[in-house]
Amino acid sequence: MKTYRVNDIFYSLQGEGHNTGRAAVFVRFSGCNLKCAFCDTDFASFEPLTGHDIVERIRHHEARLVVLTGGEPTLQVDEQLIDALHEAGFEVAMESNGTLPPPSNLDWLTVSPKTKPRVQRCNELKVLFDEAETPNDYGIQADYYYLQPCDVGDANRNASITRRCVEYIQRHPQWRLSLQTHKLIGFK
Ligand SMILES: C[S@@+](CC[C@H](N)C(=O)[O-])C[C@H]1O[C@@H](n2cnc3c(N)ncnc32)[C@H](O)[C@@H]1O
Ligand SMILES: Nc1nc2[nH]cc(C(=O)O)c2c(=O)[nH]1
Ligand code: SF4
Ligand SMILES: [Mg+2]
Repeated sequence: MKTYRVNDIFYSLQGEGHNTGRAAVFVRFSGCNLKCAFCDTDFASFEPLTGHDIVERIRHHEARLVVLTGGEPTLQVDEQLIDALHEAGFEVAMESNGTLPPPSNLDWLTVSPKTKPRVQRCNELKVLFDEAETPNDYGIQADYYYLQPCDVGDANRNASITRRCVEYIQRHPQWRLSLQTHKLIGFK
């Protein structure tokens, strides 16, 4: 039986982007094909779980939104897993770096590119904003364009990055602000 390497499963609110504030179950897959210096996530450890195991672990939650993230979920998630989540009544969203083709049956795809992506279209593009660089949309078409201040782990620098991000959006209003609201409220 096929297993997926699952780092973590938790119930929270979607903290970022267009679906901010919606109750959601997160399934974090282990492993990534990039090594971003700023990455705020430890996704190394894992438990091997079948698609059936994953559904059984999340189906008792009230929310019917599941966010597949990582690590890089496109390294593992296939259409069969998404079919199983759909059969259990879930709307299926994915957070990806855009370097690999996503499964075709997702309900919502967020791409947060760090290097030239393969994906050309998504529901939301979420570019990390760091004061050192001008944000790059990599030519990706999206329904919504978000800038998210990069968390550098220092409150003063984070405040300065967020201020510059807001000023950038004021000058370039095609972008919207995405804050990591789960961090603001001390949630996962
Ligand atoms: C941990 S990544 C996993 C999904 C995928 N590998 C990706 O990078 O999009 C989930 C989200 O967190 C964002 N992220 C990672 N490190 C961050 C940081 N230090 N500050 C703000 N957002 C961060 C990513 O850009 C992405 O949108
Ligand atoms: N609450 C919450 N919302 C999130 N949205 C995207 C996340 C991620 O790490 O992919 C994330 C996360 O780690 N926590
Ligand atoms: S692509 Fe995503 S999970 Fe991978 S290292 Fe970068 S931010 Fe972290
Ligand atoms: Mg996160």
